[in-house]
Amino acid sequence: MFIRLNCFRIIFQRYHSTKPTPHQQAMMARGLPKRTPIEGVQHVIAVGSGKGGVGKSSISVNIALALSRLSYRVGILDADIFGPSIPTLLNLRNHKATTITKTNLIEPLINFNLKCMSIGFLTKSDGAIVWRGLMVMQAIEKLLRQVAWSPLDYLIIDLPPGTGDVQLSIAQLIPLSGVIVVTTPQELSLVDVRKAIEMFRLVHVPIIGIVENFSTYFCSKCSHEEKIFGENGGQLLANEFHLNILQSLPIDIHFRRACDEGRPIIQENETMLCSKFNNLAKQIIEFIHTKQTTTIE
Ligand SMILES: Nc1ncnc2c1ncn2[C@@H]1O[C@H](COP(=O)(O)OP(=O)(O)OP(=O)(O)O)[C@@H](O)[C@H]1O
Repeated sequence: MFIRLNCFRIIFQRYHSTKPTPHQQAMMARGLPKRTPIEGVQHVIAVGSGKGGVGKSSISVNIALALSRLSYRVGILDADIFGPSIPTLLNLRNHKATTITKTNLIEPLINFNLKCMSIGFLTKSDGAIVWRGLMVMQAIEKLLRQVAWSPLDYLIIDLPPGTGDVQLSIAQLIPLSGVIVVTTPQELSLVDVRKAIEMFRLVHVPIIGIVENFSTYFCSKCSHEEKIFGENGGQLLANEFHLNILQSLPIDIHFRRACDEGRPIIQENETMLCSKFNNLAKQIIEFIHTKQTTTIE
């Protein structure tokens, strides 16, 4: 399995300098390992971006809660081994996953009605994790397969930044119903996010659409609007790859504060961000429904 993933990775890295030839594409198709679903989990949605710090984790948590508020059974997996944020965002910092089921699976922690798992719940302290690639892959496999996720309608996976081993492995190990790509309007972000979109396309992961975060800022004193990270970046990306912008989220001080305090902002009903996350959940459901209908026909 790891040899096949490695071959694929080398070919993908070459892709960044030159597009794959038909021969390389055929090799990649042959090299794809068979994806095995996670038992008892109906849909897996990844939230990714080539870029770090664009809001993937904060957005993942609120998508998960929005789906849960629609009465779906939802879990969230923090796939960021080196910088897990989900424990903080879900107010589970310093909590550990210590219960093992009769079938030898790790019980996920539960907060806000979400089943949650993160490497942060399995390691001893907040200290830095210094692991080589193979250990990271083993940890990812464990988080996917050895956690008592079942039964779930949706598992949201918060991907780490970049287009490396973890993203590729997840895309190759399990069938993903779709991925939400997060970017900021800034060119610096777009460069990395383009690579992520290309990677998802190469491994045949359906892209649900783009969320543009930090799209604008309104001064809390005078309501003056400033486009701090630039303008139309998300739309340019969407046009380039024929994707939809699902939502544009402003820089919001309450959102930032809520994240730090482990309070998902979606709980604050009647706010603009709350309705944006509710709409995002509906867009995900619609995407999956449309995909299923087209597959059946
Ligand atoms: N729309 C927003 N308004 C204000 N602050 C935000 C917004 N979105 C995210 N943040 C803040 O930006 C920071 C980065 O967000 P987050 O950790 O979710 O990004 P990330 O892409 O998951 O980062 P990493 O790549 O490091 O995992 C956090 O402090 C978060 O609270």
